[in-house]
Amino acid sequence: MPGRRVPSSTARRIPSRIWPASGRRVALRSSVNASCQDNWTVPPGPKWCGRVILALGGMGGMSIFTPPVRTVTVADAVFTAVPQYVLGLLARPAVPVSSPSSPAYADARLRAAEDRVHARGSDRAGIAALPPVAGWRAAHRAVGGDPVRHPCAAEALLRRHAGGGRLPRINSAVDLANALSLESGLPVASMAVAGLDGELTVRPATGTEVFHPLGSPAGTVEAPAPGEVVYADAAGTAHSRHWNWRQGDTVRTVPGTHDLLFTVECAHAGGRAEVSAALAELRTELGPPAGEPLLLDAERRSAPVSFDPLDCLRGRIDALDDRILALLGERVAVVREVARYKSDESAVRAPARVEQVVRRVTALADRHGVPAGLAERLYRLLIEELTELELSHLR
Ligand SMILES: C=C(O[C@@H]1C=C(C(=O)O)C=C[C@H]1O)C(=O)O
Repeated sequence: MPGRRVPSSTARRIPSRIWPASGRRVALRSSVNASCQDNWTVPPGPKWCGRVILALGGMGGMSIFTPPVRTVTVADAVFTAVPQYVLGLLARPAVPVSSPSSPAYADARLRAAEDRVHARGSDRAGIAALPPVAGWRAAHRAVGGDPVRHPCAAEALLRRHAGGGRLPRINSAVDLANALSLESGLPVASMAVAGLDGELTVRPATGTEVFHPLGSPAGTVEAPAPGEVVYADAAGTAHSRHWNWRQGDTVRTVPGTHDLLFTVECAHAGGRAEVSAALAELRTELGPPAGEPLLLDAERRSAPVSFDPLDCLRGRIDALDDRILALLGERVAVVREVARYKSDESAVRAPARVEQVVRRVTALADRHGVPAGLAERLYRLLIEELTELELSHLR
């Protein structure tokens, strides 16, 4: 994304000591984070100033500087092995993560999800037969993995408490992700993006990656085996083992306020709608400024994900406009049909019908939080234009 600027919200997060208030725009390629190909806006000051910021930002897990856009990619090799794989992404800047899970909704939601699984009473075989879980078992085999030793995160979660137990409560974000995972049978994860160095790729490990197990003492490292699917960043840190079986410590979600990337994945055919539904649910629960969910699949293998609140909200506006325009197109088509049943101008103009439509929509507007005046003006303009369209059919 050449020419992209660091939004002011990011600038505000940087201590004024190294990021003075007024900025000067220069093109700078990160020497630390080779994958970060953006041009950044850096503040005035000595030439080394911007490099210090980028160098600090490049220290995985210790970042004071979270670049607002992360490119997420699924490697071709993953789709070659599992063509139906879908990786759903949801960016939510500045999530207030609390522990214990409070406000209690995440805990209550997790409890309800647990109760439903208990009521269903699935044993191991029943869990393995769930379409999402069966899909993951097949996917692991397709990439040379062992789904019995390293089940997908959802299967592991379902197994852990299927007998009637409760999952440990971690914090509001993780508990919410776990609740959604139990409900959907899909792996749902929360990643702290500050722990990522540059872009994130789901790909087979080369054998050179370093993985820090969750909750392990500092300095504990594991090396994923070559070919094992991992979430890896540009610096070669693996943030997962065996696809989504375990998450790494560097991106773990801890209490505080953090930019979080939520992932929901499926490996079974037809799972796309389930991934979308889970992401929509997450977006509702997390509230604004959660971004518009994004799906990576065999057709679209890479996408930038912004953690700038303004970008997130604009992404949502664009997605809403898509839906509004699609509905508007349907309405225009129906009005064209109506025109076929009218034979003169007064029938086309139908002033009584116009007033009826305007009255109805202004009353509805209120229910949807739309100012009545806005709805009235919009509809009068729309009807005026469509009436002209109808008249043109008549002529
Ligand atoms: C579609 C009709 O005709 C015209 C277009 C209208 C609309 O867009 O809602 C309403 C009244 C007419 O001006 C109709 O008669 O229903």
